[in-house]
Amino acid sequence: MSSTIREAELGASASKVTPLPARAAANTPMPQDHRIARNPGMKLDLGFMESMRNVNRSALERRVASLTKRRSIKADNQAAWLLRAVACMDLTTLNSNDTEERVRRLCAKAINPFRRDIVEGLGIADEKIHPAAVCVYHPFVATAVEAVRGTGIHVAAVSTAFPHGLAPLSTRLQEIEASVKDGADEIDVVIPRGLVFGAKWRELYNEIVSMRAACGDAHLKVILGTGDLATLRNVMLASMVAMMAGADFIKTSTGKESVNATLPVGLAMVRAIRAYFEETGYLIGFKPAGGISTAKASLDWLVLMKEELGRPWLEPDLFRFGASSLLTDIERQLEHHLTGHYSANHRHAMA
Ligand SMILES: O=C[C@H](O)COP(=O)(O)O
Repeated sequence: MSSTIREAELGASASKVTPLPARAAANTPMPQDHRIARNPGMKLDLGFMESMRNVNRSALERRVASLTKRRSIKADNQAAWLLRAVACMDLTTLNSNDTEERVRRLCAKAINPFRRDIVEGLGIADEKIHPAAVCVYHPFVATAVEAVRGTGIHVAAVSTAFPHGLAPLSTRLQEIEASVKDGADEIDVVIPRGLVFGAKWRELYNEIVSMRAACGDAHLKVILGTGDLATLRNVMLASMVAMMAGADFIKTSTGKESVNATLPVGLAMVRAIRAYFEETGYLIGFKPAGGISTAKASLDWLVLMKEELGRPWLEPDLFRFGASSLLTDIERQLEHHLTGHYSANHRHAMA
């Protein structure tokens, strides 16, 4: 399988650039060809947020059901989409028993994600397909940076008292600065969910603005902890505050809530991304994370992104999976693809 086949299947190329409009008109089509200008954020606009308050859960659920039912990935193209899922992955270890050795093994897996026979069978030896980043706790940043040096793989750190964000702001900012100093070029921060419950939007906005400043050149992913937020309205409003405060990505979950990434909640967030683009002209990335562990689930998410936001959101600068075990299932399915032994379920799911 060649890159050409992959690109043809995924849709028009997103790699070449045209400048974004300074400010897009409402209902502007999402760009299909773009340069990622970093989101500078904007003033907290409570009036604009007010317009986002009405979220229709059943409409979102219907849309998700129709997208996943009528998915049009043909069997021959399954491998291409699965490789795209790998390229858009933050390969993660966030466990209480993480060690430097475990992080080195994770990095080795990121550098060589597939067994040699799979690489040769798919004809991708020259393509250097690997996860976009590894994602670790702060104490392991330096180890990960050393392990992936020269590979193009980013190092993301979950800083700010992950997973709950319940430490003084000064402590959380120091953790970001320490992660950046150790070489992390992506920082995944969590919001204190209580600020959402109390509708303390200004305080949440100010906190994220300080986090963005502490990141410097490192990209900022803001984790909302959507499973904790109780309503889709809260999810929409928190998404909007994070983007207004300068988030490069908004991310669903820590993987530690009782409910993690779900498609209807993800759809609400991508609609918020669309609304922010229409208001500002800036493109924000999206990272569903937590509980995404099957190849089939990864395809559902990719289809959602392509249908709702378009081709640029199949690129790692605008889309990531946060996942600890997804790569294992994708590898298994690619192996089955080569041997022609897809499980009946999987074949059905991908038909
Ligand atoms: O941010 C990433 C998540 O913590 C990963 O969650 P997972 O272990 O359920 O894949």
